[in-house]
Amino acid sequence: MSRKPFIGGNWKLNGSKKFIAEMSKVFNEAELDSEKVDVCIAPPFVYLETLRNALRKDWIVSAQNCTEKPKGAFTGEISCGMLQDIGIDWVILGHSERRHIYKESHELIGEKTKKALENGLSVIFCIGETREEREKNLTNQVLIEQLAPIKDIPDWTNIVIAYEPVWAIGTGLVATPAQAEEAHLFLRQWFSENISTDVSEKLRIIYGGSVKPQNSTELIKKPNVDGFLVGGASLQPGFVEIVKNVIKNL
Ligand SMILES: O=C(CO)COP(=O)(O)O
Repeated sequence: MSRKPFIGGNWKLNGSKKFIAEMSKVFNEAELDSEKVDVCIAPPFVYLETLRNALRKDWIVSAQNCTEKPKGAFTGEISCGMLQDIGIDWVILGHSERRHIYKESHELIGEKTKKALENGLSVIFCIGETREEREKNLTNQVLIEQLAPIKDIPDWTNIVIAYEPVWAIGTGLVATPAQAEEAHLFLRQWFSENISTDVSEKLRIIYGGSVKPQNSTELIKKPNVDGFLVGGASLQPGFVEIVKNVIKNL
């Protein structure tokens, strides 16, 4: 595989200063060839700097969200510029929990993504269908609808696509390697037909949804699965095993 694997740990609403100290120790002591993969941890906003200072420098630290607004009267929001000001240059956007719990629309997520990229941030852009949508055979249509607002992005270098079927998130119901590959292949073809073959070949499409050390090897063996966005298992020392399993399969 010519694409460099990307393995992200999305801590969601979890963590504390104590937890960061403990996990950083585990992560920092892990012997792995980080040149071969991009590894990223996304803690809650208030811990970005604490984690950045504690974590090995060959791993990325990412935010879990940001606003498209540059500044002003937007209580509770965090701007792209603020992230960069504290040395953070990656952000997760469009996570299904933002889409479904906080009702962020496709358009808003598209706007945030464009602003983040314009401001020099790199983006992990999440898409994925609900169980109901899958059962109605709407998976591909939903993915296209979620991608539509970012179709006119001029440069795809700084974006990673995370395919996260909602029914597999936090449920223990992992997509089978075949189901993941089917969706990733569909996405790659969509990029080839709608953006360019060059973008399609270079773009990293990672899988998220109940990834664990035990299922990571079979998933990463699939040719169009370029890594993972891990939730629950990134809060465990076993996250290192997932990274190692990816490296072993290079
Ligand atoms: O939402 C996810 C990562 O962003 C996946 O979460 P789980 O790995 O806990 O299913």
